Amino acid sequence: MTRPLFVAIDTPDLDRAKALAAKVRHHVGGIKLGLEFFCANGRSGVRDMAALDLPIFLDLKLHDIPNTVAKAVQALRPLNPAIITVHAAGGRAMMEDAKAAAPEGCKVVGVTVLTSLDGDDLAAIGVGGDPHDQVLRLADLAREAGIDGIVCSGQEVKAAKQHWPGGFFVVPGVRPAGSDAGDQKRMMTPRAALDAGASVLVVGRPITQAEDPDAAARTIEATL
Ligand SMILES: O=c1ccn([C@@H]2O[C@H](COP(=O)(O)O)[C@@H](O)[C@H]2O)c(=O)[nH]1
Repeated sequence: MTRPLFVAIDTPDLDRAKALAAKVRHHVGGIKLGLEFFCANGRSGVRDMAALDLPIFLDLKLHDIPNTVAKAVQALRPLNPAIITVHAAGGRAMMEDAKAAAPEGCKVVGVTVLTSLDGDDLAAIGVGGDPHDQVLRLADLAREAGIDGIVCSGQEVKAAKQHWPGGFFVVPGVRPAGSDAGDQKRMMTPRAALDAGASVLVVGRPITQAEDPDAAARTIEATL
């Protein structure tokens, strides 16, 4: 990835997505399309976005039995994504099968603990320990499964990278100082997350909801 900053284009509106991507394209290394965009626009929407000639990160966070996830990844192959996500909690076999089904050169990364969750949220779903321990546990499982890396917050990436020096680390929950957290609970600034070892920084609303998305992306890029 030449530029570490990926913009999360979370909107169901294809024209708005295209306009946002066109505005920020010179300051980002790629476009992240997630569930909101994909459920509204499907594969044809992804193809339209790919026409902008930036790497596409398909953040669909697949999580099902191994056969179903492998078939879903196979169905995404023609879109030639640069990165796709699966939930690491889906288990080793699921991650192995996702990697085997992914297109050549596509990085498969495992979501560990969503950046919108804190320790209390983990306890509420029956996961003991804090997010840090759970991220490292799932990072080990992802590495053993042979996928390329993980998604974690900036707060865990340094320790995760020490565990897995060759791993690829996607970090969302990235907020420039003073910007609105929204629903994110484990956050870091772009510069700090990069210094801690992030391979890719995912930034959505601080760019897409800004009055001037181009200026917002340029300002973040200048700190990297
Ligand atoms: O743990 C995770 C995994 C994925 N995401 C996704 O990243 C963006 C973040 O958007 P912001 O507007 O910058 O909060 C969004 O698409 C999430 O689905 C995440 O936030 N945390």
